[in-house]
Amino acid sequence: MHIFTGAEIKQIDQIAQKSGLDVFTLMENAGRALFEEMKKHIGKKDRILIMSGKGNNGGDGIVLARYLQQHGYSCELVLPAGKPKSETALKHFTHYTSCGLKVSEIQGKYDVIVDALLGAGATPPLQGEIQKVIHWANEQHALKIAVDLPTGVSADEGWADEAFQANYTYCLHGYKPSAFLEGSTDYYGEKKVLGIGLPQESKWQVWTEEHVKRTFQKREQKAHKGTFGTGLLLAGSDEMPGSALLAGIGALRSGIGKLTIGTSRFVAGVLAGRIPEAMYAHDGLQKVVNGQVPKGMKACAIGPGLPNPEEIEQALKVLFQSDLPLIIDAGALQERRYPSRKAEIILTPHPGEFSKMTGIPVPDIQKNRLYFAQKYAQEQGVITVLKGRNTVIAFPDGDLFVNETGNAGLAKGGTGDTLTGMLLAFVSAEKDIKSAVANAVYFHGCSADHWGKTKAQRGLLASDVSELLPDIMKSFE
Ligand SMILES: NC(=O)C1=CN([C@@H]2O[C@H](COP(=O)(O)OP(=O)(O)OC[C@H]3O[C@@H](n4cnc5c(N)ncnc54)[C@H](O)[C@@H]3O)[C@@H](O)[C@H]2O)[C@H](O)CC1
Ligand SMILES: [K+]
Repeated sequence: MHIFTGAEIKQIDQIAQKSGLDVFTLMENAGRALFEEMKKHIGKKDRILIMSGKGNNGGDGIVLARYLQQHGYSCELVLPAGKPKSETALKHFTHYTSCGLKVSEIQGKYDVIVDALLGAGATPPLQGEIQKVIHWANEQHALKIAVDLPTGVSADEGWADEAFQANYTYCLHGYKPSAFLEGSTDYYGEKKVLGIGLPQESKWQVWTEEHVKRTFQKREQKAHKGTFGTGLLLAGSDEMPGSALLAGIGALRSGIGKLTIGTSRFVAGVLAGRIPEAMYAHDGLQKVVNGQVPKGMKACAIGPGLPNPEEIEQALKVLFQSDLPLIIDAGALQERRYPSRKAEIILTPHPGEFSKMTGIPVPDIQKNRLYFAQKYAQEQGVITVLKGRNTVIAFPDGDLFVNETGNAGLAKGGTGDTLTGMLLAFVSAEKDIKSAVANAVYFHGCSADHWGKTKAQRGLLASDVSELLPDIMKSFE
């Protein structure tokens, strides 16, 4: 499931045109695909309204109206902004009328309302007739279907004034970024991608169940505890001992072979009874500062529950020189430049931390989080896991995954620590770093979704996320 910006779609259309696949054909394909999909949700007795705009999104609506009427559905086409302006939509409109099909006026009640007013080429806020008709449509009790994206939503940014409140949005060829951004995602309703005959893929995609099934490795039966490597977790302080506990359990429940927790003597004392499976490096952070990185480690996570920025900075200087993949979280996330090194650096900020790291205000980040995560990942050469609803995982080579699992139950202190522990385990054990990171994020969200099936989201604890992991991972093994 790929994600394309409005500009990319335009470019793809131009390439298609040059290679002989004209927009008229793409529009025909779009209308037919919409018809095939819609048939699953409508009946012949339903009164269907199709609202078409003047651009190509409107053209898709015109083709859909033809298919519906020619197959015996009760469908009326309206053009609230007037006749098509786009050359291709106008051609399809001419074909529509030459088939003896009519244009109607909005009148009475409808069972189904289709929004083909504006698509990827429009810039909100809405104006004129379009604004009025969207306001009217939102007040109707009908099944609401948007073509490509809900009118009033921008393709690439997460904001909207008043937009079409869809039950379903059928995205053509691929998703647009706004399908995953606060301020617009809720207008989409349930979303689905429909193919229209274009071959292009994107470096941005949704990390789906299929990806996890394809990449999540079965635990080898001949494995021993050394097979998966030892993870070093530098976390927890006398004031925040719980962070080390949550991250440690997250790592162990995710299958880490051996875990060394570098923490204060006091925290190690508290944790020893709760996580007897781990080894402890007393004053581990200080030891790293002094150049004593425990030997034989496969990866290192640093940050949860660490309060002292100077000490962290010194420890990072030492760790950057090691060949360990590094997961940097919470207290260790600051504005800094990252060195180029062989092993990966994975940062796991929430929007507030990302704002601290970049100086970009949180609302701007949220409006455009795919873009900003990718920009940061590429400029700094680090894997950026920008957390929150629809976590974005951006890689230095431009690849980007959006994770859709998880719910508001995760909006609670400690769940980030759990994820850091999970990442430490997955990065230590899995061969491919991209799927290791994405699968950890996916399973973290799945735990919350599993909990939400039978229990109130608000009652979820970070420790529950870890506890549910074995059940979740079982279905992928
Ligand atoms: N490759 C594909 O995915 C294809 C998708 N198709 C469809 O085409 C649209 C994009 O079409 P485009 O003509 O570029 O733009 P729109 O239809 O979204 O709108 C242009 C139209 O809207 C007016 N307008 C712009 N902003 C506003 C506003 N704020 N208020 C009111 N009116 C506005 C503008 O003046 C123009 O008249 C894509 O989404 C798909 O649905 C193709 O069918 C095939 C290839
Ligand atoms: K639309």
